[in-house]
Amino acid sequence: MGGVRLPTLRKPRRRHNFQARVEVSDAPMGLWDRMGPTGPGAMGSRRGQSRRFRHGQEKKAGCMSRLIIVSNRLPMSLQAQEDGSYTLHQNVGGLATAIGPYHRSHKDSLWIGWSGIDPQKYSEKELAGIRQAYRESRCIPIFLSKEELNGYYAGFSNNTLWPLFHDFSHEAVFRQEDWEMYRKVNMRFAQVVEPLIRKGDTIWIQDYHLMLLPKMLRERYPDASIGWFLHVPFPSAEIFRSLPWSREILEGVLGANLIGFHTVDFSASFLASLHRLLPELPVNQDGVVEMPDGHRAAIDAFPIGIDYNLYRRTAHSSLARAMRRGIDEVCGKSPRHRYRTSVTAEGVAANEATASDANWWSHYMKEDIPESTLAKQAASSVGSRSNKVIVSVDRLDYTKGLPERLQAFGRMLDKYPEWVGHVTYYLLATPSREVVESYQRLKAQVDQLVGEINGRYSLLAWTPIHYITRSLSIKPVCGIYTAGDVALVTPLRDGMNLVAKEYLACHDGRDGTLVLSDMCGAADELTDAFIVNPYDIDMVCEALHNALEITPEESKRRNIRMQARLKVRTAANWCTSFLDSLRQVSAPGMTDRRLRMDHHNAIVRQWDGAHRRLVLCDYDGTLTPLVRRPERAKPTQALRRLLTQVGSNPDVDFLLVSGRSHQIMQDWFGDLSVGLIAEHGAWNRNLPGSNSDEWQRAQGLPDSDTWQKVIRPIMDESATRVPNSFVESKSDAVAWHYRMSDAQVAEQERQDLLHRLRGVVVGLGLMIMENSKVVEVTPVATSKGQAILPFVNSGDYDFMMALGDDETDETMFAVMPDKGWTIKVGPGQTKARLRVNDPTAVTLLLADLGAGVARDSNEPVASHDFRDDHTVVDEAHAQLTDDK
Ligand SMILES: O=P(O)(O)OC[C@H]1O[C@H](O[C@H]2O[C@H](CO)[C@@H](O)[C@H](O)[C@H]2O)[C@H](O)[C@@H](O)[C@@H]1O
Repeated sequence: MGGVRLPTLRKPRRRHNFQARVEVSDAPMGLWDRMGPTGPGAMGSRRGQSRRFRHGQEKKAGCMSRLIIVSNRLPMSLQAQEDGSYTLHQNVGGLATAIGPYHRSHKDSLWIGWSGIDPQKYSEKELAGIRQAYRESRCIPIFLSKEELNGYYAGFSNNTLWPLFHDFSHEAVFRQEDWEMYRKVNMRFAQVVEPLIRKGDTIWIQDYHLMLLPKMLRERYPDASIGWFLHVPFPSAEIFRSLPWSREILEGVLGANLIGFHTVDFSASFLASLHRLLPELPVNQDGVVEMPDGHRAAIDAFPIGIDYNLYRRTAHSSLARAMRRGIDEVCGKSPRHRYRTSVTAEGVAANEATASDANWWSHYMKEDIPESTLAKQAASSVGSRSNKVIVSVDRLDYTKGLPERLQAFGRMLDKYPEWVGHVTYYLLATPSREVVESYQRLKAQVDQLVGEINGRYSLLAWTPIHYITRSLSIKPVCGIYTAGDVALVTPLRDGMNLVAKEYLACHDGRDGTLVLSDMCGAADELTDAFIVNPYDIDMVCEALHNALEITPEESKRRNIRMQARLKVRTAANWCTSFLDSLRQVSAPGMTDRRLRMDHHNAIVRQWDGAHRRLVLCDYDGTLTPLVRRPERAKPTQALRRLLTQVGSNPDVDFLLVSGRSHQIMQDWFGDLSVGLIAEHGAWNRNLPGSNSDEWQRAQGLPDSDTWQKVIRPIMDESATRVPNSFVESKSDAVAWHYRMSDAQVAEQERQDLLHRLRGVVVGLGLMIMENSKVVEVTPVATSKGQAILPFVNSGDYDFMMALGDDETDETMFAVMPDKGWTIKVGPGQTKARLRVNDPTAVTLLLADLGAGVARDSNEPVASHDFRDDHTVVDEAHAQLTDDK
């Protein structure tokens, strides 16, 4: 990824001097203007200010909640250039890639983390310059000494927690000094974060390096909204409790309001550890821990995704394509042409050189090494078998299962010699933690295995394994992915494993076959891969052989649904889901019946297995956030695409069930393949079983002109009395809206209006409905529940789901059968089984279901990026604080 050049950040002739930059780069920082100095001593100087913020001086600023991200590493590193200047480069690690785009696009977010810089090498003045440089990207660097890094990072994080959490207890080192340093450095982080916190901020702490930080912040900010996410597995209670400081670690994490893992299994392991180690803590039926200080800690799974479009785009870059062509040629997949190919650290340069004899490959093998048995076997099948490429991309880490994988590959060549000469394995293994002895041992073992296999099976013009131990940038990596007929992703333990997802994203033609370990989070989602136990060498060997033999049709069939889901479950949507849930669990009453990942998975599973599906979905407040002016709640293009995708499948009946007028429903949704129920059931169009395209008015309704003559003047009176309130007329309803009015004035008038209306509605066959900042009069016979009843009772569906946010939607929940899913959006009493925070969660759920039916439609699924919609949600939150 390219660096962000800082024009003001020039390296002076003298050592490092950032003075000039500080002077000219004092750009306005918006919400973060008050960001202060960090590092030792910073807290003392900022503490007074932090207190002032807490005691009411916080900026109202639309009250948009600010986000403070805290992670071990910052998403950007400072790099010296040859010309003496410095640039800030985005890091390419999973975390920077996942949250970086969110951070960059949300000006109200701030990122705090270790800079990677040794403070001893710089003067105070220089460090101030570095801070300023980071400040431009809303980052606050923390400087750690060698001693701190040794104990906290290399020691406790990487030598204790890392192996333990990956079920490698035998590699784990338990040292009191490391633990103490870990605690001390977590405290250092707390001291940097604390002074920046203002009321209403959200703090999102990342990963196993900072497990004590949530509690440290909670002690000082009892009302803060704190989230913590673990990017690696959480081990079983049996393994976890072997850690001498396991209770302190659990208590540290429990300072958060939301504790997130990649999978439901990891959250279950965490809960099991809680029961075992802290049995005194009550966990309620919603899986929420009631903490003695009064805050609640919810536990849930949020499977991380990738930036799907980035990988898809990069796979088509010229560099990636050249890499692929080069690999194809080297592996004999392009027999008519020969490319001169060289792989460099930067990538690959491939030039079409000489057109070669199509039989070049077979001649070479037949004639030059006739006495080799292997060569004979290989040569005999040349021409009848097309050549294949296997790829894998990993950090050289003992959790990745490289030796086991190599053994499986070697066994396959042994057992199925027809592959000799016909399959080439591109093994990219980037060295990591090279100073740690276990990593050195692993490197030696992998080197040896590669050497043994290459030595044993190589032919003159064929080498079984191309072993690359350099760090390649994203373009050549995508070239390798696209060249791979099969990706071999077999970690012994992994939190998620993004390589599996990146590989599939690069194969948008739906070819490419994945052999995937069932010991990583990705296996929960990528269920159409060849799933293997990575310790079972025979199983991996067979899966690899089968994956190489797969027909294009079978490969495509397996990939369609996985690809579709990857497009929906992106890194951006992962961020939004986590933050949305954090907002939900931090609000009073919102944890009750919260829709967790296990519910989500059950809904998806039932949807995938169903033959006919019915979705009954309210509009305002459910699919789109409530806004001040009704006409501004128009659906976005992304939402219209989503409704089209879900609704156009022949096995899905999607009904929009709204209180909106049928004219508006026609304008906004008339061209989509969804059924429409308007004005709380008084009107409908395009319902299942109907053979007319016309709007239908419900039977037996009183004459609207007659009763509106009575009701409208009563409501108009209220609109006249209350500034900024207004009356909305529909064909069979009239509504008085007061969202934009002064709350007290509106409330008095509301009481008065209700009183006046009660006197007349009964005689006219009408009723009063109270809704979100609206009083509405409709015919008695109409309700959403009545309108959906024929479909709910039809017996036609083996999947039913109703979603809504207000009182009128409760009538739908009331008639839904027990086996149906009912989901309430937002706070308040409800008959629904489950609750989500806001429309974001609904759109994400529907997008996931839409991806599930992609298989049936056989059409590529449109990529869903709801970020625009989420911005609207943020704005709506800002507008509607305490306003619902
Ligand atoms: O059944 P729904 O689809 O939820 O529609 C219910 C009412 O929605 C509209 O009013 C509500 O949304 C407005 C826009 O966000 C907001 O300004 C208003 O305060 C809400 O009550 C619509 O104007 C009504 O006619 C619908 O009955």
